[in-house]
Amino acid sequence: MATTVQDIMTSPNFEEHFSEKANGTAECVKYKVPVKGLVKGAPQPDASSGMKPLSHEADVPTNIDLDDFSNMLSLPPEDDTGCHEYKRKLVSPTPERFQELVSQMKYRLVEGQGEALYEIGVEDDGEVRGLSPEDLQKSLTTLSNMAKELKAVATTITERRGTLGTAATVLIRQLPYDAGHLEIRIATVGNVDSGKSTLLGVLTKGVLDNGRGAARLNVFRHKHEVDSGRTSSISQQVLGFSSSGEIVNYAPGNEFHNRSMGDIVADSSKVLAFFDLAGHERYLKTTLFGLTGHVPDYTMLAVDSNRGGVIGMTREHLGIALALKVPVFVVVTKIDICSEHVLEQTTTALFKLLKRPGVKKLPFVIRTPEDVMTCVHSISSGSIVPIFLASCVSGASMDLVRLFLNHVPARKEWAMSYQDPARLHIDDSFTVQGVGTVVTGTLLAGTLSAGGQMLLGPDNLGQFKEVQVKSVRNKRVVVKSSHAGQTVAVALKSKHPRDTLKRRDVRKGMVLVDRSLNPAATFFFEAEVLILVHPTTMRVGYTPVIHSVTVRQAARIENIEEQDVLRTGDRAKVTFQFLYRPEFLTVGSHLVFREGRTKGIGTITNILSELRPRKPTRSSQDV
Ligand SMILES: Nc1nc2c(ncn2[C@@H]2O[C@H](COP(=O)(O)OP(=O)(O)OP(=O)(O)O)[C@@H](O)[C@H]2O)c(=O)[nH]1
Repeated sequence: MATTVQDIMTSPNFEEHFSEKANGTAECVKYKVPVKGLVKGAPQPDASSGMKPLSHEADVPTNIDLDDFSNMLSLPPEDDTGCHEYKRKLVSPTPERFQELVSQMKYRLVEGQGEALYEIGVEDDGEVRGLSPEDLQKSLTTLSNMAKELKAVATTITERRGTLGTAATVLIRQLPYDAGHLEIRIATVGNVDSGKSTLLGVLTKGVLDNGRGAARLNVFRHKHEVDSGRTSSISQQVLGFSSSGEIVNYAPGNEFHNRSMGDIVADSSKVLAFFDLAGHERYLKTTLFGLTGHVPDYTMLAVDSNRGGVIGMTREHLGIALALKVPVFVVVTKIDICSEHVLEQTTTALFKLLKRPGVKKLPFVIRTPEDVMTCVHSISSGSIVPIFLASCVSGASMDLVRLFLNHVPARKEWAMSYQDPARLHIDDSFTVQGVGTVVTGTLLAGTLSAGGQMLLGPDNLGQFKEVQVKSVRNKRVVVKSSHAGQTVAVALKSKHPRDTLKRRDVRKGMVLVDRSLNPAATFFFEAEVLILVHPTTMRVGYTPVIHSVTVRQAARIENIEEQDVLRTGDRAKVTFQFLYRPEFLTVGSHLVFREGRTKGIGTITNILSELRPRKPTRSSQDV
């Protein structure tokens, strides 16, 4: 059953706050658990004497300036593109009008890759007017009938009060199998011990944490990670939602906690794929690779509320996500053990960082389901950063995080590239017994089908090889085809029977592309770069490691246009030469380089298609 605003707001457990003396010293804010769907192992809040309920508003430290967000409470005007549609009312349309409405819904579903949000009772300019109960009911019935025509389901998710009555937000989602599923990839970043793995454990297993690392055990991949409690590799977790918006991983009162990834995906209309990236500086290269190579749709930044500031790798991770133009949302964790004063310091530092001139984001603290829906409408623009004040132990705000994940929209550009030639960027390769060579990666354009003939490369000489796609799997489920925006595992064989394809023929950074793309590799490319930090000056000859999608290789600066040196804050058009082998690049791709304290970002502007390295022109060094 779908959750409405009233359900949540009238829940006896919803965000009641209690204050108590912690360890006889600091004043603590303790949150009761909104326990929906969080059953097994959920510690019950301690309602010992001396606790007194606070209002829901106390969720946010009182000194946080919310003026900036007041205008966010009305909806932004309707956009002709995208998957959000506003309708004043849908009462008894004529058959012709009904067919028009169905066509329009089809368009919105295509834009949203199988899902759309309808705002009923809302004007095109975003004004929430609302409807009488009868008109709202009739409009919802019409909407439901429209959805049925398209083999989709309409579910009311929130209601808001307008000037003339009640307005409703309705999710239209296609059923699994007909349209495959919508996949949204989320990179999970944050400083070491900020609670990333725990957050994923709680979200995907439906079991609360005990504050001593119980929930993260579900997401660790290697034994040494379990032993040290520290993530070192990129592990993937999925959270599936059904067409009516229910979580597929688990259900309240049911023991679904150990459902396999394949089962979850097969039953889902929408799949959130999380990449848990390491927080420790030692693993920054892996984290960088996760952020560039896995092409996330969103970044979830975990910030430990107890640190009283934004510390360690948090800035670094946020900076990279913003440089790659990936929208960010923040989960401030561990508020169950955080004093009000420290929480205030942490959020203030976070706000300051997000509002800095170079960042210019609008932080928006999420306190209600309506706030979630407001953010869902605006998040794709990248200008707003939703912030959840949460706890994996008490469960505070976890329902709001789930609601947000359920409705967070797909990136528009994926749907727009379905018809383009297929292009898969390879991030890993395996030898699977009985299957042969399997590559994994993200499809950045087109549709990839089993049986298709493709080109794989470039090899060290910049050549591409003809291969055949034996099978395609998406999250361990065999599929006939997969489309842009999805992560897939593809079994390959060489097109020529005498030439076997070995795993050693494949490396990270290669691509699998449609033959019509006529791909070419290059040693040289031009990029517009911005130097974020460099301790001294950078000249021709400087050789950082370039990360662009799955390519990761040292490249030497060959030329800096109209400048001799680059310093912190400089922008310039730079020509790079890869050091070891030519790579396949695309114009418009983002790149990141980081070397010691040096950090730079950029966009590839020109591919010079040179297959031979040039001799270094000058042996100048970075001074
Ligand atoms: N009290 C409390 N403890 C939490 C919460 N979230 C996480 N923890 C604890 O914080 C510790 C660190 O959590 P992790 O999930 O391992 O942190 P991480 O960010 O994934 O760490 P790395 O993988 O090393 O980057 C564990 O002991 C968790 O039990 C929370 O909301 N409240």
